[in-house]
Amino acid sequence: MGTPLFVKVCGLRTERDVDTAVEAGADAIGFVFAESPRRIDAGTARRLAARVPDGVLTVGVFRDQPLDSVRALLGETGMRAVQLHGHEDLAYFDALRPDGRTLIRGVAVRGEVPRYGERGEDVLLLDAPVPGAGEAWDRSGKQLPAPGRRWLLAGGLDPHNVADAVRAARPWGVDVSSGIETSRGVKSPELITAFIAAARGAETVS
Ligand SMILES: O=C(O)c1ccccc1NCC(=O)[C@H](O)[C@H](O)COP(=O)(O)O
Repeated sequence: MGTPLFVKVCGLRTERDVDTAVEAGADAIGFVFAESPRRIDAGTARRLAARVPDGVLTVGVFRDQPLDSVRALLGETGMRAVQLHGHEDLAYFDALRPDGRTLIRGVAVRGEVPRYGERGEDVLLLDAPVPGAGEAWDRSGKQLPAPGRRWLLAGGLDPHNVADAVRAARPWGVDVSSGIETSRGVKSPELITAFIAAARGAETVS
């Protein structure tokens, strides 16, 4: 057996969905603070994050937002990780590093796949050109990160396609938002559970 697949579910907004994700075995839960139909306020995020046990990463998702407000929101809500999904540069990442949170760099793949570690990130998340749109990106002929690198595959994954995607791309982990929704921003407990089970199922195939 190899390293267990890391499974992150993103854009959760209700206690029911957080509890479902935890019970189903999610490794990380993303809370969106960027402009999005999934955006939640600090009070909601703090309340939801308080339900998440220590072993599960709570992730604040941002895109091109002022560093001071990102820092303040992370502190106020108690997030254990930060996912930066815009044009944040190395200095921006460096400024957050001393806070000790896991740093996730979300990249919209348009051409070449960026190399792991260019911003000193702990985890690289490779996503479709429009994050959270439920669209897959073309991985054919692309140089994906080397085995062993901590990178997440995202973009258009769902309970039906995640196992095949994992077997083909061999990521360290996966991330999903639209594929566990019944309509934009509305998660389905059944789809959350099915996605995590399907992703885990892919691990057993060598
Ligand atoms: O989800 C959003 O609306 C969003 C908005 C702005 C920046 C990032 C956002 N989501 C980040 C993600 O975690 C991924 O894009 C997502 O898991 C993959 O999305 P999907 O293709 O919908 O599964």
